[in-house]
Amino acid sequence: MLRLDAVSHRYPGSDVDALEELSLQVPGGTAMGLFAPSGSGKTTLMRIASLSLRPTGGAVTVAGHPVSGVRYAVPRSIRRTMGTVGQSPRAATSPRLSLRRIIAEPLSFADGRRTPHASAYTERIAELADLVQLSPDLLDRLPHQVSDGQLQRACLARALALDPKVLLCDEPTAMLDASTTAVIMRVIAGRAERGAAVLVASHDHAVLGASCHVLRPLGGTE
Ligand SMILES: Nc1ncnc2c1ncn2[C@@H]1O[C@H](COP(=O)(O)OP(=O)(O)OP(=O)(O)O)[C@@H](O)[C@H]1O
Repeated sequence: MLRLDAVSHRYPGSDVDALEELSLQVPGGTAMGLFAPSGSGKTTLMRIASLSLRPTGGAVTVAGHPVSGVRYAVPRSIRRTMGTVGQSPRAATSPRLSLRRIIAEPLSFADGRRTPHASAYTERIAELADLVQLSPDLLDRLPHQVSDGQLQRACLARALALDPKVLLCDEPTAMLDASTTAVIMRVIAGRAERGAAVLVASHDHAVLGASCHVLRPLGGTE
Protein backbone atom coordinates (compact mmCIF):
# COMPACT_ATOMS: atom_id res chain seq x y z
CA MET A 1 0.00 0.00 0.00
CA LEU A 2 1.14 3.52 -0.76
CA ARG A 3 0.04 6.50 1.26
CA LEU A 4 0.81 10.18 0.89
CA ASP A 5 -0.29 12.58 3.63
CA ALA A 6 -0.49 16.30 2.84
CA VAL A 7 2.58 16.09 0.63
CA SER A 8 3.88 19.41 -0.70
CA HIS A 9 6.93 20.38 -2.67
CA ARG A 10 8.53 23.70 -3.43
CA TYR A 11 11.63 23.73 -5.63
CA PRO A 12 14.58 25.80 -4.43
CA GLY A 13 14.38 29.36 -5.71
CA SER A 14 10.65 29.12 -6.46
CA ASP A 15 8.03 31.11 -4.56
CA VAL A 16 5.14 28.73 -5.31
CA ASP A 17 4.51 25.10 -4.46
CA ALA A 18 4.81 22.69 -7.40
CA LEU A 19 2.63 20.35 -5.35
CA GLU A 20 0.37 21.49 -2.53
CA GLU A 21 -0.82 19.28 0.34
CA LEU A 22 -1.74 16.24 -1.70
CA SER A 23 -3.10 13.24 0.16
CA LEU A 24 -3.89 9.91 -1.39
CA GLN A 25 -3.97 6.28 -0.51
CA VAL A 26 -3.54 3.42 -2.97
CA PRO A 27 -4.43 0.10 -1.35
CA GLY A 28 -3.03 -3.18 -2.65
CA GLY A 29 -5.15 -4.57 -5.49
CA THR A 30 -6.04 -1.10 -6.79
CA ALA A 31 -4.98 0.69 -9.96
CA MET A 32 -5.44 4.40 -9.36
CA GLY A 33 -5.30 6.75 -12.32
CA LEU A 34 -4.26 10.28 -11.56
CA PHE A 35 -5.49 12.65 -14.22
CA ALA A 36 -2.91 15.38 -14.35
CA PRO A 37 -2.67 18.07 -17.01
CA SER A 38 0.78 19.31 -17.98
CA GLY A 39 2.41 21.44 -15.28
CA SER A 40 0.09 20.27 -12.49
CA GLY A 41 2.90 18.58 -10.55
CA LYS A 42 2.54 15.01 -11.83
CA THR A 43 6.24 14.31 -12.23
CA THR A 44 7.00 15.98 -8.91
CA LEU A 45 4.42 13.76 -7.24
CA MET A 46 5.69 10.57 -8.90
CA ARG A 47 9.28 11.37 -7.92
CA ILE A 48 8.15 11.85 -4.33
CA ALA A 49 6.11 8.63 -4.37
CA SER A 50 9.07 6.70 -5.79
CA LEU A 51 11.30 8.18 -3.05
CA SER A 52 13.64 9.91 -5.47
CA LEU A 53 12.59 13.39 -4.29
CA ARG A 54 12.11 14.39 -0.67
CA PRO A 55 8.95 16.50 -0.23
CA THR A 56 9.26 19.84 1.54
CA GLY A 57 6.12 18.98 3.54
CA GLY A 58 3.99 15.98 4.44
CA ALA A 59 4.71 12.28 4.78
CA VAL A 60 5.03 9.19 2.59
CA THR A 61 4.34 5.66 3.81
CA VAL A 62 5.20 2.54 1.77
CA ALA A 63 3.84 -0.85 2.82
CA GLY A 64 3.24 0.48 6.34
CA HIS A 65 6.78 1.93 6.67
CA PRO A 66 7.00 5.69 7.12
CA VAL A 67 9.77 7.10 4.95
CA SER A 68 12.11 9.19 7.04
CA GLY A 69 15.64 9.76 8.25
CA VAL A 70 18.59 11.64 6.85
CA ARG A 71 18.71 9.47 3.73
CA TYR A 72 14.93 9.64 3.34
CA ALA A 73 14.76 5.93 2.78
CA VAL A 74 12.86 2.78 3.55
CA PRO A 75 14.63 -0.53 4.26
CA ARG A 76 16.08 -2.12 1.14
CA SER A 77 13.61 -4.99 1.44
CA ILE A 78 10.74 -2.50 1.10
CA ARG A 79 12.48 -0.49 -1.63
CA ARG A 80 12.72 -3.65 -3.69
CA THR A 81 8.96 -4.02 -3.62
CA MET A 82 8.62 -0.76 -5.60
CA GLY A 83 8.71 -0.62 -9.40
CA THR A 84 8.72 2.53 -11.48
CA VAL A 85 8.12 3.36 -15.13
CA GLY A 86 8.78 6.85 -16.45
CA GLN A 87 7.67 8.70 -19.55
CA SER A 88 10.97 8.53 -21.40
CA PRO A 89 12.45 5.03 -21.82
CA ARG A 90 15.59 6.53 -23.41
CA ALA A 91 16.26 8.67 -20.35
CA ALA A 92 15.68 5.67 -18.10
CA THR A 93 18.09 3.22 -19.74
CA SER A 94 21.79 3.01 -20.37
CA PRO A 95 22.56 3.17 -24.12
CA ARG A 96 25.28 0.56 -23.58
CA LEU A 97 23.06 -2.18 -22.13
CA SER A 98 21.14 -4.68 -24.24
CA LEU A 99 17.42 -4.98 -23.49
CA ARG A 100 18.20 -8.30 -21.84
CA ARG A 101 20.61 -6.65 -19.42
CA ILE A 102 18.23 -3.75 -18.80
CA ILE A 103 15.59 -6.24 -17.66
CA ALA A 104 18.22 -8.06 -15.58
CA GLU A 105 19.21 -4.90 -13.63
CA PRO A 106 16.93 -5.26 -10.56
CA LEU A 107 17.39 -9.03 -10.46
CA SER A 108 21.18 -8.60 -10.47
CA PHE A 109 21.25 -5.81 -7.89
CA ALA A 110 18.90 -7.71 -5.58
CA ASP A 111 21.39 -10.58 -5.69
CA GLY A 112 24.22 -8.23 -4.75
CA ARG A 113 25.82 -8.05 -8.20
CA ARG A 114 27.35 -4.72 -9.19
CA THR A 115 26.49 -4.96 -12.88
CA PRO A 116 23.50 -6.46 -14.72
CA HIS A 117 24.16 -10.11 -15.41
CA ALA A 118 21.62 -11.48 -17.88
CA SER A 119 22.82 -15.07 -18.20
CA ALA A 120 21.94 -15.80 -14.57
CA TYR A 121 18.29 -14.94 -15.21
CA THR A 122 17.52 -16.35 -18.66
CA GLU A 123 14.19 -17.91 -17.73
CA ARG A 124 12.88 -14.94 -15.74
CA ILE A 125 13.87 -12.53 -18.54
CA ALA A 126 12.04 -14.71 -21.09
CA GLU A 127 8.95 -14.79 -18.87
CA LEU A 128 8.97 -10.99 -18.43
CA ALA A 129 9.58 -10.37 -22.14
CA ASP A 130 6.63 -12.61 -22.93
CA LEU A 131 4.44 -10.74 -20.43
CA VAL A 132 5.11 -7.37 -22.09
CA GLN A 133 5.02 -8.90 -25.60
CA LEU A 134 8.63 -8.14 -26.40
CA SER A 135 9.83 -10.63 -28.99
CA PRO A 136 12.92 -12.66 -27.98
CA ASP A 137 14.95 -11.54 -31.01
CA LEU A 138 14.93 -7.97 -29.67
CA LEU A 139 16.48 -8.85 -26.33
CA ASP A 140 20.09 -8.69 -27.54
CA ARG A 141 19.69 -5.29 -29.18
CA LEU A 142 20.86 -2.00 -27.71
CA PRO A 143 18.35 0.82 -27.02
CA HIS A 144 19.23 2.70 -30.24
CA GLN A 145 18.36 -0.44 -32.23
CA VAL A 146 14.73 -0.60 -31.04
CA SER A 147 11.69 1.68 -31.13
CA ASP A 148 10.49 3.78 -28.18
CA GLY A 149 7.59 1.37 -27.69
CA GLN A 150 9.88 -1.67 -27.63
CA LEU A 151 12.21 0.06 -25.19
CA GLN A 152 9.30 1.05 -22.96
CA ARG A 153 8.18 -2.60 -22.91
CA ALA A 154 11.67 -3.49 -21.66
CA CYS A 155 11.40 -0.77 -18.98
CA LEU A 156 8.06 -2.19 -17.86
CA ALA A 157 9.56 -5.71 -17.77
CA ARG A 158 12.39 -4.32 -15.64
CA ALA A 159 9.91 -2.63 -13.27
CA LEU A 160 8.07 -5.94 -12.85
CA ALA A 161 11.17 -8.11 -12.46
CA LEU A 162 10.99 -8.30 -8.65
CA ASP A 163 7.18 -8.59 -8.53
CA PRO A 164 6.60 -5.12 -7.07
CA LYS A 165 3.90 -4.53 -4.48
CA VAL A 166 3.83 -0.85 -5.44
CA LEU A 167 4.02 0.16 -9.11
CA LEU A 168 4.40 3.83 -10.05
CA CYS A 169 3.98 4.93 -13.64
CA ASP A 170 4.47 8.51 -14.83
CA GLU A 171 2.95 8.96 -18.30
CA PRO A 172 3.99 5.41 -19.25
CA THR A 173 2.42 5.65 -22.70
CA ALA A 174 3.45 9.17 -23.68
CA MET A 175 4.48 9.17 -27.34
CA LEU A 176 3.53 5.51 -27.94
CA ASP A 177 1.17 4.15 -30.57
CA ALA A 178 -2.27 2.76 -29.73
CA SER A 179 -1.32 -0.92 -29.79
CA THR A 180 1.72 -0.49 -27.52
CA THR A 181 -0.36 1.73 -25.22
CA ALA A 182 -2.99 -1.00 -24.95
CA VAL A 183 -0.40 -3.70 -24.10
CA ILE A 184 1.39 -1.54 -21.55
CA MET A 185 -1.79 -0.42 -19.78
CA ARG A 186 -3.16 -3.98 -19.74
CA VAL A 187 0.02 -5.27 -18.08
CA ILE A 188 0.02 -2.39 -15.57
CA ALA A 189 -3.65 -2.99 -14.68
CA GLY A 190 -2.91 -6.73 -14.43
CA ARG A 191 -0.39 -6.00 -11.70
CA ALA A 192 -3.18 -4.50 -9.55
CA GLU A 193 -5.28 -7.61 -10.20
CA ARG A 194 -2.37 -9.56 -8.71
CA GLY A 195 -2.51 -7.45 -5.54
CA ALA A 196 -0.13 -4.53 -6.15
CA ALA A 197 -0.88 -0.89 -5.36
CA VAL A 198 -0.63 0.80 -8.75
CA LEU A 199 -0.54 4.55 -9.38
CA VAL A 200 -0.55 5.82 -12.96
CA ALA A 201 -0.34 9.53 -13.73
CA SER A 202 -1.30 10.76 -17.18
CA HIS A 203 -2.74 13.74 -18.99
CA ASP A 204 -4.76 11.27 -21.11
CA HIS A 205 -8.11 10.66 -19.45
CA ALA A 206 -9.13 7.98 -21.95
CA VAL A 207 -5.99 5.91 -21.37
CA LEU A 208 -6.50 6.06 -17.60
CA GLY A 209 -10.23 5.38 -17.78
CA ALA A 210 -9.70 2.21 -19.78
CA SER A 211 -7.39 0.60 -17.24
CA CYS A 212 -7.73 2.09 -13.75
CA HIS A 213 -10.47 1.34 -11.20
CA VAL A 214 -10.16 4.65 -9.43
CA LEU A 215 -9.73 7.95 -11.20
CA ARG A 216 -8.97 11.21 -9.52
CA PRO A 217 -7.68 14.57 -10.62
CA LEU A 218 -4.34 15.79 -9.29
CA GLY A 219 -5.18 18.26 -6.52
CA GLY A 220 -8.79 17.06 -6.27
CA THR A 221 -10.38 15.17 -3.41
CA GLU A 222 -10.21 11.41 -3.01
N1 LIG B 1 13.63 21.43 -10.82
C1 LIG B 1 12.67 22.36 -10.81
N2 LIG B 1 12.92 23.60 -10.34
C2 LIG B 1 11.94 24.55 -10.27
N3 LIG B 1 10.67 24.34 -10.67
C3 LIG B 1 10.36 23.11 -11.16
C4 LIG B 1 11.34 22.07 -11.25
N4 LIG B 1 10.72 20.97 -11.77
C5 LIG B 1 9.44 21.31 -11.98
N5 LIG B 1 9.22 22.60 -11.61
C6 LIG B 1 7.92 23.32 -11.68
O1 LIG B 1 6.99 22.63 -10.87
C7 LIG B 1 5.70 22.58 -11.50
C8 LIG B 1 5.25 21.13 -11.66
O2 LIG B 1 6.19 20.45 -12.51
P1 LIG B 1 6.04 18.90 -12.87
O3 LIG B 1 7.18 18.54 -13.76
O4 LIG B 1 5.84 18.13 -11.63
O5 LIG B 1 4.65 18.94 -13.69
P2 LIG B 1 3.99 17.87 -14.65
O6 LIG B 1 2.56 17.85 -14.26
O7 LIG B 1 4.73 16.59 -14.58
O8 LIG B 1 4.18 18.54 -16.06
P3 LIG B 1 4.50 17.88 -17.50
O9 LIG B 1 3.38 16.93 -17.80
O10 LIG B 1 4.53 19.07 -18.40
O11 LIG B 1 5.83 17.19 -17.36
C9 LIG B 1 5.86 23.31 -12.83
O12 LIG B 1 5.37 24.63 -12.67
C10 LIG B 1 7.35 23.31 -13.08
O13 LIG B 1 7.74 24.46 -13.80
